[in-house]
Amino acid sequence: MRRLAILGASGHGKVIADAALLSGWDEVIFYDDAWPEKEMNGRWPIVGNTAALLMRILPFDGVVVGIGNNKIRLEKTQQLALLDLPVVTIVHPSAVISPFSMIGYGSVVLANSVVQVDTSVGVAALINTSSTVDHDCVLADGVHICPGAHLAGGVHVGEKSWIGIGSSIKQLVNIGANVMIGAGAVVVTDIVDSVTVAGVPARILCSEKKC
Ligand SMILES: CC(=O)SCCNC(=O)CCNC(=O)[C@H](O)C(C)(C)COP(=O)(O)OP(=O)(O)OC[C@H]1O[C@@H](n2cnc3c(N)ncnc32)[C@H](O)[C@@H]1OP(=O)(O)O
Repeated sequence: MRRLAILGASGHGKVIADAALLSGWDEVIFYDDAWPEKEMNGRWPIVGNTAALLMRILPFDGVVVGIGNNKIRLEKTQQLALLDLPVVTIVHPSAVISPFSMIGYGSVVLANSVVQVDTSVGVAALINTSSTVDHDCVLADGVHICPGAHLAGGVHVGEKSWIGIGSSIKQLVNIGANVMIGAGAVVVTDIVDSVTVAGVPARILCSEKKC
């Protein structure tokens, strides 16, 4: 009997629960700071808040952070790992991951996604439904590749960047840290840190200095 704890009782958490049960976990329990006001996440119980998780009042065999915000997900994952909790990676059984790629701890790889050969994915990354990350890509910690996004070969993505739903990134493009790529964008040039880009081809909508 293998029990998975998920921190973050959200819709995204439910997707992780579903993938976990399909990939061999027997039971899922949630933790969320909205507990005890909130007691269920869909069909799954919320059994405590972050403090209860850290105290391990209920036993569990693995833990993963189910929070969509890249910064918070990464920070919480690193905190759990520092405290020696058994942070795991969840991979949906329909995902295809090259044995010659690397996936960091606390990452989640969802249904029908593909991670190709010689690609490296950092800690607490999220490879969402039906996205593809082709050969020789480097994804830093806390990155989110949204559903249906496609990265060609040799793309680099900096820490905590968000690659929006249905976007496409040309081969060998470097995307900085804390970047937001808009839904449906086509990125054909390098993108500096901390900007939001959108459109075809993608242009800067907003930067840290001016929105
Ligand atoms: C399982 C899941 O649900 S995973 C979640 C997946 N979701 C995503 O990937 C969402 C990605 N987010 C987006 O695309 C957002 O629209 C962003 C981040 C690009 C911009 O959001 P905001 O900063 O709130 O911008 P806002 O909505 O105010 O729009 C500003 C302008 O940009 C335009 N714009 C916004 N998004 C896009 C886009 N994706 N492509 C082209 N233009 C866009 C708007 O039409 C608007 O133009 P206007 O000034 O001429 O009216």
